[in-house]
Amino acid sequence: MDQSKEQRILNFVLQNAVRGDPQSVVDTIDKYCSQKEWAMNVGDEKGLILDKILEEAKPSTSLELGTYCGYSAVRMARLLKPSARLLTIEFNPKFAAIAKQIIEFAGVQEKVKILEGPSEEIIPQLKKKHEVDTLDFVFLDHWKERYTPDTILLQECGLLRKGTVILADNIICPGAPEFINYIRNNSHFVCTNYPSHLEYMKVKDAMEKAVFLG
Ligand SMILES: Cn1ncc2cc([C@H](O)c3cccc(CNC(=O)c4cc(-c5ccc(F)cc5)cc(O)c4O)c3)ccc21
Ligand SMILES: [Mg+2]
Repeated sequence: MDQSKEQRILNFVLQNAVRGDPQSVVDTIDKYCSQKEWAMNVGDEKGLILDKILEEAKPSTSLELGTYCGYSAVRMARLLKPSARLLTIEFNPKFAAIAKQIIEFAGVQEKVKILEGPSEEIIPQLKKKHEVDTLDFVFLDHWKERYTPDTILLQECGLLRKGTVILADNIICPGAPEFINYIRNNSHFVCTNYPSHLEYMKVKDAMEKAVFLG
């Protein structure tokens, strides 16, 4: 059976990156996806914006929705303090299996926990089953139409606290218009837009930061 794109990305990492070096894993995936096959990683340009916002937030507990191959999980975990944790939710078992191997190869598996299943099922389990109190940082990068319902669900589950930073990918391409309309008109959030480009392309994209006011 011929390989999937995600398996080809994994193989390229295993053959070209340095085991235990998360920066080399990030750079190797960017090299493959810019030169060989496009893939929906946040990429190097938007990745630098993610890096800066994450470093400002200095989160102890972070959540990512949409693991995919684990690129942004490795990218974030490389900047987390030793005691900090990243939970990342992936519903596609094939993606989760690839991400697990990439996260382990990068050597950040102690900081990252992949939760397999759909966000709407996993989010209500975070407090009791995954011992989360509140979240310091949330990265939205799953189905764009789920950004709004899952932001509401996070709030309903008491997972947001005053100052929680939510960062959403793909505000322009593919776009998340209902999320933008919701979050910018919600007085409980302060929003900032970060213009950028679609990963590995010249196409315009942006990320949106929304800080919860409590
Ligand atoms: C419910 N739930 N819970 C967990 C969970 C996890 C997933 C998967 O990780 C998954 C699978 C497929 C698609 C996505 C969303 N991502 C995108 O659709 C995207 C597209 C493009 C783009 C841009 C231009 C194009 F021409 C084509 C694709 C660029 C980007 O950066 C993207 O993030 C996420 C899905 C639902 C989930
Ligand atoms: Mg994305």
